[in-house]
Amino acid sequence: MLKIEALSLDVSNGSGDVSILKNINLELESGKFYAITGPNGGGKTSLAKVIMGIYKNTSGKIYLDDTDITDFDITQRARAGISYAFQNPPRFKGLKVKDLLKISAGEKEENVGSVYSRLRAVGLCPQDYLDRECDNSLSGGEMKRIELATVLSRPSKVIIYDEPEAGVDLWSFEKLLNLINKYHSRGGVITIVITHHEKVLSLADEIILIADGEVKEKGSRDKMLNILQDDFRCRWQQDCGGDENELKCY
Ligand SMILES: Nc1ncnc2c1ncn2[C@@H]1O[C@H](COP(=O)(O)OP(=O)(O)OP(=O)(O)O)[C@@H](O)[C@H]1O
Repeated sequence: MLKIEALSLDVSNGSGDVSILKNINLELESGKFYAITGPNGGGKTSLAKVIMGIYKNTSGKIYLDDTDITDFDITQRARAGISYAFQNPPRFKGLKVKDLLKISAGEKEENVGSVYSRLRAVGLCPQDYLDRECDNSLSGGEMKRIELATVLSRPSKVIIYDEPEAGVDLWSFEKLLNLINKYHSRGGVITIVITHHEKVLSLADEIILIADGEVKEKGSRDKMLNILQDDFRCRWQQDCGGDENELKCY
């Protein structure tokens, strides 16, 4: 279980502190598939980065299977079994794709067979990519796929995928989503997908709506899909000057 207790995140923006996450409380169970959704700027990626240890929370606690990991750094959290696939994967100039895959799988020796199969699984031809550098010469969608291959190559207790749909063509996204789901179906992992995509929402056991740095609603997929429809329709109407009193709006 991943337990998040009274978590908050404040950041300094030059003219003072801004509250990005406010009193987040979540209990995420092993074996369940969670989708986190909500409007742009709501705090989804910030929450993922706090869980991964990229941002240090201002207050609150994080527990993984009863171990308090609040003070763990990124490396310790990765060793504890938390993986994060970035919304915009970082580039590593000078590092070849095959070396990134080898390092992420913790392989000491080069295992060409496993590198080949991991690249094929994300729809990339190994011979075209093995010796490419993980720099800006790779397109956004190519880098997302390579990152997915690295994340799926190691055992994890928690995997956070941050907008896996971003920059990936529709047909390929369907395949990548199948891959994410297949990995999840092996059991024992908490899958968290930050998404704006209906197809991902339809796969989730539970959906969490985050807006304005707060968990506004959470619950089963069916309950949440109705709430989300109202929420986004309401936002749209507000933006366009419609009557926001008609629908529930966060
Ligand atoms: N380091 C930072 N300094 C200042 N503001 C930040 C920082 N990181 C995030 N924010 C702000 O916090 C808010 C939440 O950002 P976050 O990226 O978590 O949103 P999100 O829900 O993931 O949005 P999106 O759906 O657009 O990806 C935004 O208003 C963002 O500008």
